Amino acid sequence: MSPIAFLKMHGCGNDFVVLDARRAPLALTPAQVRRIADRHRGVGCDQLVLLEPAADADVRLRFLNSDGSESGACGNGTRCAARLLFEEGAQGPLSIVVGERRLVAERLADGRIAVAMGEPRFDWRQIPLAEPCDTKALPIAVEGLPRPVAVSMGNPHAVFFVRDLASLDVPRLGALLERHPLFPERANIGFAQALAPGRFRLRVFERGAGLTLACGSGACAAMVAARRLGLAGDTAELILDGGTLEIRWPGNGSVVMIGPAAQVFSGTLDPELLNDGAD
Ligand SMILES: N[C@H](CCC[C@H](N)C(=O)O)C(=O)O
Repeated sequence: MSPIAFLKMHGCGNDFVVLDARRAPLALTPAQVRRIADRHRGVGCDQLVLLEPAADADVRLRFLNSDGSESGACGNGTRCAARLLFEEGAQGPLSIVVGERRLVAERLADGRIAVAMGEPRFDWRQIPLAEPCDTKALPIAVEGLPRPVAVSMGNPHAVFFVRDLASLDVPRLGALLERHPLFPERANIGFAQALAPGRFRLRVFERGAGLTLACGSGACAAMVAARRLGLAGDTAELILDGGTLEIRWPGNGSVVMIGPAAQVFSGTLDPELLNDGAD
């Protein structure tokens, strides 16, 4: 196998190895994904972003978590891929296919990227959950935390609204909850604290990647959950460890996520890295 070119990019510190498979297909095993994502023996990233050809769109995207699992959404990764196409000369709006969803991306005058992430889903089957539930208050009781809200943005999220985020051991709680039996496909676990009307602090323990510096679909899920609880209006600022995302949702239609996307460096993956060996 010849060396494979990649780009290293991030959105608010959520970092990606971006691989362009638009001209030649790229099939990676979960073990190869884990090796590329490994921060000591590989390049290191939270997720891989694969660009693939799309018959009736500008690009199809696939997202592979650092544990090798695949996700149906990645907001920060979508902004990075959109920035790549804009840098190649594409004019907006870009049509981007992710799984069954068709997203739309634009570059704003201030350089941020806006992505219409599609409609949030609330039915327990669409999250998905293992049993019928009120998705505004899941039957999960953990260490005095209020019941979480479940939202799908194409990937499953459970959002806890807490009074003092700084006091929570997010890595420990997230690891507990990611694999809760109520989540047959696991879940991304968000912890949000209202700071002021329309401003929330958010930390997300991501499915298949752990605590990341930012989670775009998690920011969408948290804003939508807040609005469902009457804690937010049509726009909110989500302040994550790695930066701030602006989320807009008028209560129906697509959720719009606005934020930065940065390119860090380019390189090539040595074929040796992809040799199927021990993890
Ligand atoms: N861990 C997520 C995928 C990446 C989401 C996150 N990086 C984002 O920006 O939305 C999942 O398995 O659903």
